[in-house]
Amino acid sequence: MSSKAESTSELAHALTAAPLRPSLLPRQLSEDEFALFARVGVAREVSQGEVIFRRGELGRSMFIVEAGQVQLEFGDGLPDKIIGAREFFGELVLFIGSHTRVANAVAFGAATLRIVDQETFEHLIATEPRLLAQFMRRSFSYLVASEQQLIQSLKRRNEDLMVTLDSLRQTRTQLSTAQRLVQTDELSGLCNRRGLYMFLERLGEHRLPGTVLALLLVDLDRFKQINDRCGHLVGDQVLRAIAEEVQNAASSVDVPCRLGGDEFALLMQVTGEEELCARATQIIGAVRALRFPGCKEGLTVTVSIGGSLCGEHADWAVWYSDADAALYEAKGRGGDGYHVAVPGSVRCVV
Ligand SMILES: Nc1nc2c(ncn2[C@@H]2O[C@H](COP(=O)(O)OP(=O)(O)OP(=O)(O)O)[C@@H](O)[C@H]2O)c(=O)[nH]1
Repeated sequence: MSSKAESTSELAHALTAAPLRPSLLPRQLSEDEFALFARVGVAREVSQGEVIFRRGELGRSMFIVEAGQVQLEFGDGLPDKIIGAREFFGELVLFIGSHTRVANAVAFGAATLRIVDQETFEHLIATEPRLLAQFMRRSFSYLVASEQQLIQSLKRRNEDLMVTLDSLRQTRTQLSTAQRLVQTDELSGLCNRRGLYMFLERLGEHRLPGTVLALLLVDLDRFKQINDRCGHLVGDQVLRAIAEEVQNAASSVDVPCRLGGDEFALLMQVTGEEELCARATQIIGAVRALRFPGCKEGLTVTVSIGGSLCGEHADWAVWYSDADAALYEAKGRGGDGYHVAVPGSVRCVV
């Protein structure tokens, strides 16, 4: 057997031999190993903050810390490591040849290093196989342990991220629930005044081509009497039933809302005055047909409706004022009917 082959088989044997003495720190060299590397390694003095190598650089040598400390900075949120006296770093390059550094190595105070390059290391394998095997086993155990630690810490980070993501999702759901609640009338489930105003702010996004905006204001007739005669609970039922009929008259792009008390509004996109009147007629007919068994004396309800076609260049205040004026007309005629205002004038349609 050649001397190289002998040393290789000796190395292989030593690699499978008895475990390392547990008293040594994972990266700490035994006295024999340290003496060996100190003898063959090239000395280098570094001062505080001096960069020994950078992440991404191609590595060529392993380093042994003779005195002082070196900080390894892995970045990406991974914890830094401090390498102290009689410990080593940058060894992977000697085991796998061409290897890019995965950390920055920076002197943590003044330090003395010994540098062992590939050629020297191969020479040591041939001449000191037993010590080298011991060193390599130490390194491999350390690398495997680090790898497992890294996997654990990534798992933990992943779990933390999932928890954070979950709570963000929950917050988003809570926020949208809260937002929906603030915009919704509790009694009727329709949009409230705030919801309508928020819709008006984004009106442009919802406009259908070939339509005009129109507004119906729907107001219960003599609602105070209904409350007085049948009680507030029946009064609430009446409000819910009216809300349902206003909702039924709305298309998917329209906004039915309860503005407050017994006043409802339906902001619509219609083809013109004819459709506006048809919707008003639908609500009036449906409300007339409502029955409320909760009121023993029997109860029929009616509504008055004021409608307006909304001028594109006017705003909510003008649209509302036109529809309100029409509603006033409808009430003045005794209720249970509707009037429509076209921009600039109010006229009776029924
Ligand atoms: N049951 C019930 N009553 C309400 C609610 N909000 C407001 N009201 C009552 O609605 C009534 C509205 O009275 P008015 O504004 O005088 O209107 P009206 O009696 O319908 O008179 P006209 O509109 O002129 O026909 C008041 O008596 C309020 O107390 C509610 O949420 N539930």
